[in-house]
Amino acid sequence: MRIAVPNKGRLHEPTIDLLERAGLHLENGADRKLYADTVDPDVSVLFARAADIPEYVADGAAEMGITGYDQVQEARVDDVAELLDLDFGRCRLVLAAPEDGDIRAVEDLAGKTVATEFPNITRDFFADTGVEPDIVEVSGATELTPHVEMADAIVDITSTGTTLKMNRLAVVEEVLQSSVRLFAREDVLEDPKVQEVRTALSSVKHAEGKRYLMMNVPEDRLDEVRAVIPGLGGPTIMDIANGGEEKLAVHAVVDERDVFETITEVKKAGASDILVTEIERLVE
Ligand SMILES: Nc1ncnc2c1ncn2[C@@H]1O[C@H](COP(=O)(O)OP(=O)(O)OP(=O)(O)O)[C@@H](O)[C@H]1O
Ligand SMILES: O=P(O)(O)OC[C@H]1O[C@H](OP(=O)(O)OP(=O)(O)O)[C@H](O)[C@@H]1O
Ligand SMILES: [Mg+2]
Repeated sequence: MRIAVPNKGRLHEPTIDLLERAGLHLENGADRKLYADTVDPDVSVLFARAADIPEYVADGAAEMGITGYDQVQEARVDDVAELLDLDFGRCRLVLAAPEDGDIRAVEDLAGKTVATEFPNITRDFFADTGVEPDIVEVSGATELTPHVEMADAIVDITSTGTTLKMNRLAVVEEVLQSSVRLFAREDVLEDPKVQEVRTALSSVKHAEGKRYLMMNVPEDRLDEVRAVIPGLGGPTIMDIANGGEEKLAVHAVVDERDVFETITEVKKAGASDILVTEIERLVE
């Protein structure tokens, strides 16, 4: 089973990091190699350009792939299926035009030219609007094209908006929202290994933003403490055999944003020795 992952660019590091956290530690993956093994002898990694990954999966060079939704859409492959939204690499594809120009709406582009690295997505976008500009495919620095008379507008990626602003471009309309996805070829969807990889990656995503709370609680205060612990299916309660005073150990998974308030509340309710730790993986 092979997973195609970005070989460089902004998606490379976070993808490797995610695989590592999911327990798929890379081996023999020294820089600039095409393949790497993982600790799981049945799973290896193929490094490829973000834009090529959907095709590599569709064509059989890999069974699974990790890349941006924008790339999956642009590649026009129809025999792959999405398994998981990995929730990083969040960005938008937008139609943008010079701030001080006269293109304010999609309709203003009739008979004009739009430059993009995403010609398929762009063509479909305009097909839905009934406006038919010329579409020019470029392979980078798209933001410059309106300033060198190559195009009247662009369809390009934006996240913070800094690049558009630097190039004095303004968003006319959103075309697509993207984030990184795990996907697989349809003929391997039911393969147990594919499901195993999916579960491992999703367990990391589930654990993000969650904390594990441990505390000691006198038996007669348990109900009070339990009442103020939010979240996931109620706490786990264990007897601490310490002869004498009856104390219980209470463990719970809590949203990170609730931790501060929960600590205050459980302390008030009688808990002591409160411990907060990160969670590596959480299989629900
Ligand atoms: N500014 C951004 N913020 C968030 N995600 C982004 C941003 N730019 C790109 N992405 C996501 O990362 C993917 C790959 O972009 P990246 O810039 O890393 O590679 P690339 O420039 O297409 O690759 P190459 O360097 O091989 O040409 C995009 O398709 C998109 O999904
Ligand atoms: O809204 P912003 O936060 O400014 O991000 C948008 C920019 O990010 C990407 O480029 P990248 O930095 O990946 O460089 P590249 O052109 O070499 O791909 C994208 O192509 C935009 O140019
Ligand atoms: Mg880029």
